[in-house]
Amino acid sequence: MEDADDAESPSDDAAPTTNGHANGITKGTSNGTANGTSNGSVNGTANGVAQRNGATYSYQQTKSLDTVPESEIAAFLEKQEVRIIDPSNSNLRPVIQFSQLPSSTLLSKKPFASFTSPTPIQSASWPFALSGRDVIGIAETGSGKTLAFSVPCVEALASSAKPKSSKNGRTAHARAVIVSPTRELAMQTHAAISSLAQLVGLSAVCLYGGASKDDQRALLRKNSGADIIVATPGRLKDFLSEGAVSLESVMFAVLDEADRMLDKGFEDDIKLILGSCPPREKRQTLMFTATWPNSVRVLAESFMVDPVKVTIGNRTRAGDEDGEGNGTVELQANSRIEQKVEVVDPRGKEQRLLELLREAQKGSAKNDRILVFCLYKKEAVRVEQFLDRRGIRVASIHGDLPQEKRTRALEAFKAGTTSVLVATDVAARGLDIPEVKLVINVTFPLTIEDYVHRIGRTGRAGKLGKAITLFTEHDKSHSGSLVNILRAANQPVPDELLKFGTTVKKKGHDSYGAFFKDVDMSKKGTKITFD
Ligand SMILES: Nc1ncnc2c1ncn2[C@@H]1O[C@H](COP(=O)(O)OP(=O)(O)OP(=O)(O)O)[C@@H](O)[C@H]1O
Repeated sequence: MEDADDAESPSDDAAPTTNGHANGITKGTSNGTANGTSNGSVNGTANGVAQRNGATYSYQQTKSLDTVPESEIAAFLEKQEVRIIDPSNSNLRPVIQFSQLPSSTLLSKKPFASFTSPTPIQSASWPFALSGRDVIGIAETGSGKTLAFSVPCVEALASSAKPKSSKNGRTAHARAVIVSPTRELAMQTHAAISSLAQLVGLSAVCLYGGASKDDQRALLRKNSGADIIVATPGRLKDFLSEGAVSLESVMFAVLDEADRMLDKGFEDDIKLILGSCPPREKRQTLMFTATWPNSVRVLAESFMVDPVKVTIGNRTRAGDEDGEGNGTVELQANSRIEQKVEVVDPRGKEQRLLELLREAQKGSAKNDRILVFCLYKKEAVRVEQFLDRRGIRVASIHGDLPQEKRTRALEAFKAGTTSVLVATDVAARGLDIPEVKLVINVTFPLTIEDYVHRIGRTGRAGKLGKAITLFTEHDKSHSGSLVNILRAANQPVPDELLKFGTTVKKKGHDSYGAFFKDVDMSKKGTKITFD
């Protein structure tokens, strides 16, 4: 069996005990002080002023937010299905409108001019993150999580005194680090945070595998070094070990796609990277994702201090309705995506794919963007060639391609030069490609979480989307978890799928990341076997 292909190679490149809740805000039992301060070793005083690693956070809930009637806040939390578990009982209100944010150097530059209001994850997590609190943010794909962590990150750096030089000889001392599982996602996040950072005169550098180290080293040495580093773990580790980067001054650390970063494939890298930052009491740590399997919860919290958990969507497990449960977050697909599952003969998959593409790109829809997911690199090559020979304008992105080709394929897809992109799971998480109308799964991914992320490449930022999954007998071990996802999103469950069974296998930390695969061209992949 061939290797699956999902993220960058590492070498390449407690839930709080809750005691009740009001209006979606569940209070914890820890001894926190009011108004955005946390307990533990973070120095907190009233009104969201906290000190961590020399940074002063001074989030003040604005008068305009103070005066919003409680009923309006409650209605917002209920409608948007916001749940906040805060061990410090801070009672910070969600920021429903941009105008309710405090004025600051960054926010006065109106970085959100093109948006009408914050998304629910931004509304609910900003007050805590801007107060210096550690935050776990869980919200559906395409719901604006990048800005949810980028704004507090840039704000934290902008409001703290910049060291005279963030460069010390040949070492760039970053003050914020954002870790991403794939190169393309790191680049995308870098572009997003750079535009915010520039507004306040900060710099951001992207470090990822498969590209020239010399060029990246030069960027680190340019100007005053890098305030913010966005990186894939392998390349960041390389720069750390050669002394080109130091994370000793980091005050803000983010794990984007946090469950992926904490699974077996990346766990050691993350321990090393966060271990190179100041201790957790002295830095602020944020973790964001759309999927939060139980298997990573305890590990995540070992890197954080009293994290506030903000969850969007009705993800309460039966028996956990009162917030007294164990912090379980149910897996949920974006509800604006129409999901269709076709049970097919494995031998007929490619032909069916072709029919689906021709159907979807009929008439005025001929240039509609369609993302086709395969599991294996060789499968992606084969499917691309199959479609190309049949006259489909297609490109591909997978771990066997040199980075420039990956980048070019993605750019061509974004620009509309090619309307079909065949991808492995390197493109499953985080990528924000405008107007992807349809996602087709030719081979089911290794985990149900990956399914949620794959289909989440469509239906972003409030838009509708569609996903079609070709399901075969080889995928039957996923039938139970897929049935649950479909039912939770009110999607039809075909009888042929039900025939494969509805049992869901319990996932441990080991099995979640067990299929992590190396996509570094210079390294040999490890064989995996499936049942
Ligand atoms: N307040 C907002 N109003 C409207 N659109 C927004 C807002 N904030 C962000 N967006 C847009 O929503 C899109 C999706 O955002 P983003 O990529 O951050 O999603 P995400 O939640 O990180 O998704 P994923 O789970 O797939 O990584 C982006 O194009 C972004 O510009």
